[in-house]
Amino acid sequence: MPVETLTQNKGIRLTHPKGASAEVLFYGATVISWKSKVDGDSEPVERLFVTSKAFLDGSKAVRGGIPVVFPFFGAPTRPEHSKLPQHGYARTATWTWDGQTVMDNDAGVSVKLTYKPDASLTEDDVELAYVMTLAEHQLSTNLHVKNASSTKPLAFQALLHTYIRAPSKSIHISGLSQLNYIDKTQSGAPRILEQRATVDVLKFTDFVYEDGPQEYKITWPDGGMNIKAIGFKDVVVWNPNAEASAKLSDMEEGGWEKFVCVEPGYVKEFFDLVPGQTWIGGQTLTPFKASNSQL
Ligand SMILES: O=P(O)(O)OC[C@H]1O[C@@H](O)[C@H](O)[C@@H](O)[C@@H]1O
Repeated sequence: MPVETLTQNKGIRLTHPKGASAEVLFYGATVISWKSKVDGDSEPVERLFVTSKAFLDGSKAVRGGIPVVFPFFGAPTRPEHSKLPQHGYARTATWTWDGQTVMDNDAGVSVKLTYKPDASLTEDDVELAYVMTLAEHQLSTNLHVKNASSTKPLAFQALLHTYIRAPSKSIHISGLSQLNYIDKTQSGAPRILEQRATVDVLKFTDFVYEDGPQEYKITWPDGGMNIKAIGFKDVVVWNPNAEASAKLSDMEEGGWEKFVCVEPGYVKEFFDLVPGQTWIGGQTLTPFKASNSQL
């Protein structure tokens, strides 16, 4: 079966005939695993990082995988969000799957989860859909935001908090040079011009890059990951290093050395979605071996 439910109906697992697989929890529509083969891998390799101390029982946002950040990024800044947790409600909401497989052919396997927040969370009339497509070599995750109101504009931010499994001490990210970024690690969060040709995370990094090219490449000694985004004009690079990891109760010892978060998002401003319209933001992840980085 290309799509089957996980034990205790916690989510679903997608499988591709060429060996790739992915798992998504209904809790937060959080992708918690994506395995694929690249260039002669004998077995599918895990491409995402989830800490061994992550809560996968729906009691806390998952520390790893791809949590969905919506309707705002970071701490709430607007009065209408003041009672909501950091990064909004989407990553801790229970999403629904209608049992349908949107696509199942040679190109890939695709499913859609949906979620509509109730009045206890928001006065907005918003409908969310999350479409996840597993191909032989790629994973795509697309967030659809519909303003279902016929009168009221919808203001939101959104981001895919993607934990890429990677040796963080030896990664380099390209696509960020000459962009302005907000350095959230410094008091006053200064806005700085990125002068480096490639960006590393050798120290605690929490940078919000503005208006990026929506194509980024992470490389490390024996491989890497291409990230292509749509709709998400900004991108966050986050790695807590030892310093900030110590404050994360659900981060395993040394976990920060096993991932880098490169998070396409619309976060610098709020997007104003007119009544009746739908906005889409998404990403496609393509891993590569070091010998084949031009994919
Ligand atoms: O601990 P959380 O809520 O999952 O957030 C992790 C990090 O997520 C990043 O996207 C933010 O830029 C950081 O500021 C934040 O610390």
